[in-house]
Amino acid sequence: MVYRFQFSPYSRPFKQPLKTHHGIWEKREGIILQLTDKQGKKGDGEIAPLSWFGSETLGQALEFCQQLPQTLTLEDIIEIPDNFPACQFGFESALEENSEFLSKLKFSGLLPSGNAALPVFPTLFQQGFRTFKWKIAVHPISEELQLFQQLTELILTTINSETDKTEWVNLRLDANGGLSWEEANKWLSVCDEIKSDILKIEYLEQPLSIEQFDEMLALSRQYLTSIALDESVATLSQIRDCYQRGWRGIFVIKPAIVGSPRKLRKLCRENQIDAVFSSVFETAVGRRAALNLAAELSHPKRAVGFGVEHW
Ligand SMILES: O=C(O)CCC(=O)C1=CC=C[C@@H](O)[C@@H]1C(=O)O
Ligand SMILES: [Mg+2]
Repeated sequence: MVYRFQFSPYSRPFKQPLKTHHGIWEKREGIILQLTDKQGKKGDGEIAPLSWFGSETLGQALEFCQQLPQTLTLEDIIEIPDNFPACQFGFESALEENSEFLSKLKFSGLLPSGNAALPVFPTLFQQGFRTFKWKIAVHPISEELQLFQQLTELILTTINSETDKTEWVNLRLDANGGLSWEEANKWLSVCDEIKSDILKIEYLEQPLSIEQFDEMLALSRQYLTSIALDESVATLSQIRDCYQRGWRGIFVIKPAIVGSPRKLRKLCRENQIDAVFSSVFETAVGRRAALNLAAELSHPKRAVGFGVEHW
């Protein structure tokens, strides 16, 4: 099979800059590509790098696209090297159809860091979200622990004011690797103290840095609150490595930067991966392909982190 290949870079500012421990992220830049087969059938794909998570940079992806011929074979696509995971995703997903399971997905709403989370929570709750993620390790821990108390009280009040008493909320905390050993222990013991059957702290995401895998494995065995790896498992080789080193907790999988969808399916088929699929704030092109994989590979209890549009 031979495909005509076209591509164009894009740059789109977020409605609100995203503040995390990595810093302030103001716009999403990427590449939209199109593959057209001999019958004229077109497939769109998106290359959405996240270099601070370990993918190739946008510049490297652009250079990769520029050095390609205008007609590609299936082999050219399958042979995209593993150090170009965002390109692997973009090209392969351009050849994939939509999944029929998309409608079964539940979505997680992203709460902004700091006290901005408090006014946003009720709006997202009213929109129907029941899983939320809040960014921590952005402000001093004393401030965030105090805010956490306010946020959990607001969540419980909101649920209890609902007529339908079967309501519940899952809350995820994402530190982006920004906590110290002491702070991670403090957060996990505070989370373990939450004894509620309507509010569950689903997990603490990437409490420590990628280099502190052994420490996170120890924490995962010490506390009731689950731990999810994100930056530590950003690419297929990192997922394999953490799995082989004994991680059986949650894997946050960002399809757009993890690499080849074909290889991801194989990995999830061959191993018991408790996956939470997560956005890299890609456009609708990459989102479609990423949600297809989420619908196919994630456990129905795990809401996908694609809830809030950032444009
Ligand atoms: O996973 C989600 O709920 C939304 C996506 C999300 O939180 C992120 C996307 C991209 C980079 C990060 O800042 C952040 C994350 O760490 O998971
Ligand atoms: Mg994360």
